[in-house]
Amino acid sequence: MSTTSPTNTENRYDVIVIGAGPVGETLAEKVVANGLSAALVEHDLVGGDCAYYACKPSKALLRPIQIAKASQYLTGVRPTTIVADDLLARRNEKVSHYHDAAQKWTMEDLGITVVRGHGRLNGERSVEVHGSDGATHTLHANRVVALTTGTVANIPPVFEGIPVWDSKDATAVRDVPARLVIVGGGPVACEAASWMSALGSKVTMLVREGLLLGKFEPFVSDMIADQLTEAGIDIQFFTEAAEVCRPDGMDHGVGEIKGGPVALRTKAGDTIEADEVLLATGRRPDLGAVDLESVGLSADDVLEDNLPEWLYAIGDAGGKYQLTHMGKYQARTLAKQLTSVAEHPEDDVLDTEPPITQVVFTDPQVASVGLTEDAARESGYDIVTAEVDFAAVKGAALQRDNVVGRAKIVVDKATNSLIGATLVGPEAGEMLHAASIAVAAQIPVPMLQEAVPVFPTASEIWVSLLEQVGA
Ligand SMILES: Cc1cc2nc3c(=O)[nH]c(=O)nc-3n(C[C@H](O)[C@H](O)[C@H](O)COP(=O)(O)OP(=O)(O)OC[C@H]3O[C@@H](n4cnc5c(N)ncnc54)[C@H](O)[C@@H]3O)c2cc1C
Ligand SMILES: NC(=O)c1ccc[n+]([C@@H]2O[C@H](COP(=O)([O-])OP(=O)(O)OC[C@H]3O[C@@H](n4cnc5c(N)ncnc54)[C@H](O)[C@@H]3O)[C@@H](O)[C@H]2O)c1
Repeated sequence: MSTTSPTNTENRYDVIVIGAGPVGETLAEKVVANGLSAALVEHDLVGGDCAYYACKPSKALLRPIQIAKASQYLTGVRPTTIVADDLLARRNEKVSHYHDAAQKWTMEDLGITVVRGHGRLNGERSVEVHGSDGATHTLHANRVVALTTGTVANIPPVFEGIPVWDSKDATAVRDVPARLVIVGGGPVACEAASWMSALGSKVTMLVREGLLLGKFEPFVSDMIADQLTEAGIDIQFFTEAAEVCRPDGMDHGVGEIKGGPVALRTKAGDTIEADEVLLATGRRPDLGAVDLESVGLSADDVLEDNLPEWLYAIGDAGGKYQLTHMGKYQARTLAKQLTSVAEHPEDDVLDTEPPITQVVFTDPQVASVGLTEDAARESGYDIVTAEVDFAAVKGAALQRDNVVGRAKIVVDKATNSLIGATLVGPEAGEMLHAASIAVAAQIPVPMLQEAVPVFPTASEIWVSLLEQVGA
């Protein structure tokens, strides 16, 4: 265990970061690059959930599935199929077989001190680390302590104490259950339904509300539900588990089936039997084990942004976003504050609010930036919207035979600039950044019309969208 660097016998660092996910790593990297010292404390794998149990493995699984699906909708190509063992091998390779040595070296090469162990606060600017070897060390921060501890899964009360899967198991799947019930209809549920079905599970989704991906424009739900249904997934809306029984449940390890069959009785009184259940019911900041109470604080103080000047919580732990790129943005912003020329830059607040960008890697992909129509109206904007089907635009229609896609923009009448966009389509994630730039820079519609999309690309959707809202 590396608790001290050779030049730092007092365990004193300018910045102490608890949690070595992408957000903690980015913060440590940026402050060290600007001349401060940083310790990065991690009790599991350096790289965080994102690298081993969330973004990276899920996208490693989904990309070949997307290519296989494209091959089924392109005449001139023989449809290709998924080979489950090869797909799992690809996932294993992309997560470095769940070893983090290379990632730890990368951090150390940058000049960051990586400290293996569980970190908790034990006073102002003070962090106690319980190492896996049983030793305890105290680290002292000259400037700030940052909590970048990520999230834990929400467990609905009816599943308390019953061993079932959460998203970690689904991304690390080793045993493919023949019958899988997924509870939830958000990004985890929709993405995991796609890869588990492709791996051979017969998937049933229990969705409490009437929509999939309910945080996006309402048209998204129908498009994704149609595609998941076509893949053989049974989606049951307005349903949730009222009773769960798994007599021989046992935790055999991450990604392994956790015992014998599970019987679920729904609120409507139906009984469903499955070989595994995946809870995709949201996640909450992992703040329970950092001992905020030791410095007179609680998790509510984090969520209400009521922290002393020496303590920050960013990334998923901060409760504002649960997206890697948004957390990394916060880390870059905080690093800039900490390394600016101001005498006490930590007195500044993280007050910049970029538009939120997100891509859900279903097929078609769902990409969004900024506000939906409903959210814009609720925020008091006077808006105009435009929508277009990919099939109606020559460049986009060439993506696949019978292409499935739709785009929508939300324009603020006062500034005549975009405040939101949603793109659903085969490669929509790669198309999003044009919309993100338009929203972030508040580019007026007439100026956007001067950026001429190439024929025949899917970006030609912009011509139609902007004509609809143009003066
Ligand atoms: C299945 C799934 C797929 C996702 N896909 C995407 C995607 O495609 N794109 C996207 O933008 N977002 C995605 N997300 C969300 C994304 O994973 C998170 O937003 C991201 O991981 C947040 O990064 P973080 O650094 O804040 O936390 P994490 O990546 O969760 O890292 C936190 C780290 O802190 C460590 N830690 C916690 N407590 C302590 C402690 N007390 N002491 C020491 N170490 C500690 C943990 O072990 C962990 O390594 C996905 C989430 C899930 C569940
Ligand atoms: N590609 C991506 O960007 C990506 C992929 C996966 C996850 N994520 C992020 O990770 C986080 C977690 O994702 P998620 O899909 O688990 O969360 P979510 O909050 O987006 O969705 C949770 C779903 O579970 C349902 N639910 C909640 N409690 C329930 C209960 N007690 N019983 C039945 N249903 C219940 C909700 O109605 C919703 O459908 C999100 O913030 C998400 O944006 C992002």
